[in-house]
Amino acid sequence: LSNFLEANAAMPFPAMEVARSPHLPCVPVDANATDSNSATDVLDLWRQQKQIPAPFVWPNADARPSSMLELDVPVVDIGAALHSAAGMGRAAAQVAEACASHGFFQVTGHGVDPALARAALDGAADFFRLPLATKQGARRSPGTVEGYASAHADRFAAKLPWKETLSFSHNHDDVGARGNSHVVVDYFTSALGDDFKHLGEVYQEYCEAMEEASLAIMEVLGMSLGLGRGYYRDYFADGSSIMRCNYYPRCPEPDRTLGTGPHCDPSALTILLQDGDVDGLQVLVDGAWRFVRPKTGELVVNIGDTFMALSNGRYKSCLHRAVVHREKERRSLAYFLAPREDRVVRPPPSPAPAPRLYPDFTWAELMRFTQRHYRADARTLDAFARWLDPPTCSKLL
Ligand SMILES: C=C1C[C@]23C[C@@]1(O)CC[C@H]2[C@]1(C)CCC[C@@](C)(C(=O)O)[C@H]1[C@@H]3C(=O)O
Ligand SMILES: O=C(O)CCC(=O)C(=O)O
Ligand SMILES: [Fe+2]
Repeated sequence: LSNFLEANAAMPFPAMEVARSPHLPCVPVDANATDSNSATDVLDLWRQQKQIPAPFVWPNADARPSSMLELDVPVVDIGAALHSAAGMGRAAAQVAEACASHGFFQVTGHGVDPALARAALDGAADFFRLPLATKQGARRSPGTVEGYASAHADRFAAKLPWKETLSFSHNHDDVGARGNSHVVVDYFTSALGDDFKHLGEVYQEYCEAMEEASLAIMEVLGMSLGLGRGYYRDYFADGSSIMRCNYYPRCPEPDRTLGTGPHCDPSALTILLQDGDVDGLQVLVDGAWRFVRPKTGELVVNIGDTFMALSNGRYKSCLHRAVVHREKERRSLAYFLAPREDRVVRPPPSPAPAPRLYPDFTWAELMRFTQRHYRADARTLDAFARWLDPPTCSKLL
């Protein structure tokens, strides 16, 4: 399939590009999917019936039902937590309750300048309006996470997400990033050219603000698990994080597709900034998909698989997705905090000998698994554990 939505730019919504390249060497789970729709058939179907192309149609179980229910998430004041014992006590209790159940909470007092958040969201809007050729100049290389992607059509043959993404690394060392790191600026100028230096500077500053907010949240998580403020702050101080800009175009059949399919984040912690008042994020709680609606000035935080393993399953990495709309496009910025690539992910020694739920692993191994072998979904960590240490017949007998 190639550029078939671009060929319909006249349609009443912004075109979205799908440029297909050969499958990755280690073909992901869609290996058995066949690209049966020729571009011509799909084009005709699209023109006549304005039906979204088959590769974008998701099974009912994934795409429906959508409720108008809202998830009641606690609003944690990170600023108060860092500046008073009482504030820390309250914040630790709030995150303990949220993370032991659905793993989602909102944060205020995070210190991120609203003007910087606005600049990062506007920068994403500007980037995704660029001509396809410019965006493709930064396209994601197979097996890596950095770069521009459209519907992941270069990776998957079915259940394509109705989104474009731009992802880049923010590896932060532990000597304090503010002002002396330029890893993000360098990515933008090398991948897109010197004209994008300013955009790179905006995201460099945004990523550093996200890093500081995530380490502050780690202090609260450490206290909530009785490990002290420094335990996880030190563990993630030299982390290798990923920034991802999501763009969800308007869609003529929003109930038949998804912006991002049901999944648990493989990373440790996600900080999500949603643009404006366009809902999209839903979390599966008590059998229903519940919105976590954007609230001005608040960031949405969720635990990922790597933190669930670090806590030996005490804190939950939960299933969530992003729905799309007929009349509204949507943008979100996701900052995925991850450990340094070679750091071993292992829960702290516990007084009560508890059975280990997951094997030791490194973030490098989990990243490689999701980028080359497995499409992250609801069971990534279990599939990863089997991939790391496949049960042999002798063990099963
Ligand atoms: C480690 C990662 C893989 C994905 C990006 C991320 O950094 C964290 C979230 C993951 C993802 C968004 C989960 C849903 C499926 C996915 C393929 C996507 O829709 O983008 C995942 C990302 C990926 O690029 O593999
Ligand atoms: O865009 C959203 O609201 C959620 C995106 C998400 O879950 C992700 O990129 O991992
Ligand atoms: Fe996610």
